[in-house]
Amino acid sequence: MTTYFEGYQRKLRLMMRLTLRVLAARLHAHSTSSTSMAYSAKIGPSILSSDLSCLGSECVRMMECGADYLHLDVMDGHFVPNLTFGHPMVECLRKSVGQDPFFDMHMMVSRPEQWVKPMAAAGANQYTFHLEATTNPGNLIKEIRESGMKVGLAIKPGTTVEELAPWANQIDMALVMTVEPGFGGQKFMEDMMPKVSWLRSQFPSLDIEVDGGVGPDTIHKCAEAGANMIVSGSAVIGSDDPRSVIALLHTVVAEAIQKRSLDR
Ligand SMILES: O=C(CO)[C@H](O)[C@H](O)COP(=O)(O)O
Ligand SMILES: [Fe+2]
Repeated sequence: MTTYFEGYQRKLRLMMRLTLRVLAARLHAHSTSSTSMAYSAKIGPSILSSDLSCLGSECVRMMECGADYLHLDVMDGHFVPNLTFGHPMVECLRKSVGQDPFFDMHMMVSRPEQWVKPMAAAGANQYTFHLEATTNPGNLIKEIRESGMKVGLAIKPGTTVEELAPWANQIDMALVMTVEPGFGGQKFMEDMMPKVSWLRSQFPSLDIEVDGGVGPDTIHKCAEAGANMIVSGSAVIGSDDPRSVIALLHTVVAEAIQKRSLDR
């Protein structure tokens, strides 16, 4: 016959086992969710705003000032109404700055398929094409990967984030443009931030980049929304103290990432 005391002990043991199980499940969920939040703050100056006659030394200067990567804007005068440079310049730049700096190619071109192999051969690390510029994003993603580069997918302000979503699990980085592509020094479009927030909520470990009008005055909005890769052209290059600007952008984004991980 079970005494009242034995019954009480059994119930207590059962409750303790249940509590331990719940705690273990929570710990597991926390550890897996922390690892899925693997992205970090990275600042990539856009060298479009620099003195293009000294591109090599400008790139070296940016890396010495704390840049995490370099954002190189390729424009073909067709997809956007401006013209910059192509793979021959990237090849020279790679020779000049060495293997270390990560080249994020922002391909504002009408036929992104055409430049995948030449850019890979020139030393590009990431190939970011515009969703609006291709009819077959899946094939292009495959070609970029086969060429040994990381894949970035960009959307112009008029393109919805739902159009990008089907590809998000196949890419390394999503670029939400915060100006109409084509020119540096334009005004930041704050109304693009819901796109960033939505992407962050749906794809917690994806690298999300913002590009256009980002600097000390606008970085808080980008960081709060969930962007972690920050392109900044005129605000960094045009500053007397680019090191401090890069450090500030980095700190704001890193703090937002940390806050988000604690809130989860
Ligand atoms: O892609 C771009 C323009 O199409 C540039 O990367 C961008 O404009 C950066 O310059 P800024 O920070 O001065 O706006
Ligand atoms: Fe860009």
